Amino acid sequence: MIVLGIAGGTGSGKTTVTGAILEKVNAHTSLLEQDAYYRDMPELSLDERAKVNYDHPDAIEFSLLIQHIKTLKKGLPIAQPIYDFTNHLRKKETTTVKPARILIVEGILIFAIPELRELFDMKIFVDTDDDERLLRRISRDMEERGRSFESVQEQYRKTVKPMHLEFVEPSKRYADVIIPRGGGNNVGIDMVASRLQYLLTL
Ligand SMILES: Nc1ncnc2c1ncn2[C@@H]1O[C@H](COP(=O)(O)OP(=O)(O)O)[C@@H](O)[C@H]1O
Ligand SMILES: Nc1ccn([C@@H]2O[C@H](COP(=O)(O)O)[C@@H](O)[C@H]2O)c(=O)n1
Repeated sequence: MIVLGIAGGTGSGKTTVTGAILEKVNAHTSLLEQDAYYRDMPELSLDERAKVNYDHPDAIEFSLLIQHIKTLKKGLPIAQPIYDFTNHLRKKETTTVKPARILIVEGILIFAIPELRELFDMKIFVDTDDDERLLRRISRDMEERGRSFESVQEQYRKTVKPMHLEFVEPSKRYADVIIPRGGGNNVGIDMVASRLQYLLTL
């Protein structure tokens, strides 16, 4: 199994790049999203959950993500959690992810965790300007994650930006390939897809 890590700041285009690679690679591929592994905090009220720092590594159950990658590498399926961003909670249901020739793992902090980092055969960092990422995030969070403009603004200032500078941006140094701009970068996406096709022939 080839394990590909795709990191980058929030709104950088990780999901879009992942989709573009999946379309180009002619092989069965599985996907694990770091976003699915946010810790469940049902003991907190909705207001308290809305104030949690979701951009610090402690907010994510990385031990479970690491365990799931290792299980898939052994050829066994895993039950990936499903996260509800509107209520900041895990759902009761899970998604079964089966092993495949290629495993893509996507998330803002996946290169910031040494034990996780060493599981990747190829590391891609999607590098998009901060202003563009913020504009995308405002639209995405208001349209898809049930957020108000004021809440996105406050969260960005209090936690998203400082954690990006402390954890996400420095993790770029561990990437093998940096894809500027994200989804629209067809040359970068083609190069990654070609490399994957080549690795599949070995
Ligand atoms: N190249 C692009 N141009 C315009 N909008 C984009 C582009 N890439 C992504 N988006 C939009 O920006 C938002 C965030 O993109 P996404 O791929 O989900 O980023 P990430 O997974 O890094 O948070 C989505 O609504 C997506 O449709
Ligand atoms: N309850 C939550 C959990 C996470 N977030 C934000 O999600 C961002 C990461 O997701 P991307 O798809 O943008 O990579 C991260 O920056 C968290 O702030 C949230 O808002 N609420």
